[in-house]
Amino acid sequence: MPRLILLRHGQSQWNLENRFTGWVDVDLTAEGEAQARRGGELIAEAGFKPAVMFTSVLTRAKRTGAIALQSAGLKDVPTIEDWRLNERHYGGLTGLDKAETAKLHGEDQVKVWRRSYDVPPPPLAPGGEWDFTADPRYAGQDIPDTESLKTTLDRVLPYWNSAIAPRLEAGEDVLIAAHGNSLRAIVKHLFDVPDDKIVGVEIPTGNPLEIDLDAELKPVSARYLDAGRAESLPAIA
Ligand SMILES: O=C(O)[C@@H](CO)OP(=O)(O)O
Repeated sequence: MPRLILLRHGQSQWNLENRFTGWVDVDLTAEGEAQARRGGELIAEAGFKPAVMFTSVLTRAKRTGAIALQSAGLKDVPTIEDWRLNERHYGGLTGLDKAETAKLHGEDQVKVWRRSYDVPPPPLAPGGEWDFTADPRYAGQDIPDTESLKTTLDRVLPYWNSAIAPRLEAGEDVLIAAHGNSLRAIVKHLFDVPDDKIVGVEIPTGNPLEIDLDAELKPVSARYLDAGRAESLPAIA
């Protein structure tokens, strides 16, 4: 039975500063590094030995995965990076303070932008500080200027199907070190979460989420390895 572990990056500098981050390449805080190390210890305690780690092209996810593997005694596990595991693109909200944005637009509107399934934030204006079109990591790619969770899933799912699922179907265990919303997209797909219920799914930083899968890659059981920092999980059908 293949095992999958989803690991959201540890606390980032902008998690701490409460700013909309998306594709901005901020690093981990010292607390985030400690969360990643603790995540690795829990992975080792669970006896989890992934054949491969998938991660995004963003530093906070790559470093979290590397720190966790190192502290699990698994530093030789091969790593595959792809931008399709990036955090959802926060469009015109990128870089803004979340609390100030809520004062300006109202808590309800900000919750819709942050957690609804298919309402994207306003698009990012071209040419500004957070325009990623010239970033060599995205050369030749048709990159978005904003994303809802739905459009995030639209780019995560083909990557899941072509790169990740085949490894699990071959019976390998897999670690994915990524982001709150790229992982929510994978959880929505795996647990078949209805569009109006995904708003309630939160993934804590640095807390490995173990999902045991059957041969059809349907979840059989799931648990956060750090039970003290767990959030509720969707029901298993
Ligand atoms: O700012 C972001 O990119 C994300 C993740 O930290 O925030 P949110 O909690 O709004 O999805």
